[in-house]
Amino acid sequence: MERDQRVKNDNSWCFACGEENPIGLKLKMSIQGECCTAYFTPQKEHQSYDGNMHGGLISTLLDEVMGNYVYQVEHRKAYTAKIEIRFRQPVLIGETIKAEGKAVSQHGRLRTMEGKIWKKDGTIAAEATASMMLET
Ligand SMILES: CCCCCCCC(=O)SCCNC(=O)CCNC(=O)[C@H](O)C(C)(C)COP(=O)(O)OP(=O)(O)OC[C@H]1O[C@@H](n2cnc3c(N)ncnc32)[C@H](O)[C@@H]1OP(=O)(O)O
Repeated sequence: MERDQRVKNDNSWCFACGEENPIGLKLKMSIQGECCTAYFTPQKEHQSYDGNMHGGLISTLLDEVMGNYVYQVEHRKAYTAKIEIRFRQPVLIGETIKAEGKAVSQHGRLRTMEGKIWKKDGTIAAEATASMMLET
């Protein structure tokens, strides 16, 4: 697939992890064991219903740690082709959560990934599976 060359290397404006995006989440990623990990503490501007983090942003965190795993480990861009998320518990505004993404299997250019959002007490707030396609 042809990608627009003008934006090809502009990851610093990624909404989730870009350092230069003024309205981005500025997630800091690290590879810990077999996972890509990021911590996030939602603020009031990240809420849905009063006091709860927005589910779309929880999805963004999960998408990012899964995609970033491929980027950091394989040094290649992977595009989310499909993602399924189960929201198990609300994430509260002000509560620090841990997001983890890892690879489960691969078939050609397609990677099957798993993501989890952990609360401090060790319970899972949300989990995801995704199919991610490596760029040609
Ligand atoms: C460091 C920063 C990390 C950032 C992480 C964030 C990740 C993101 O959010 S990416 C943004 C959101 N995603 C996108 O914009 C992707 C939009 N979609 C696309 O670009 C394309 O559809 C794309 C790349 C997924 C696949 O296109 P393309 O590379 O042309 O592959 P395509 O020819 O459609 O399919 C190739 C094969 O894979 C299969 N395939 C495609 N999608 C799927 C899927 N979801 N599940 C199973 N198989 C699939 C096809 O059936 C095909 O198989 P076959 O060759 O046997 O017919």
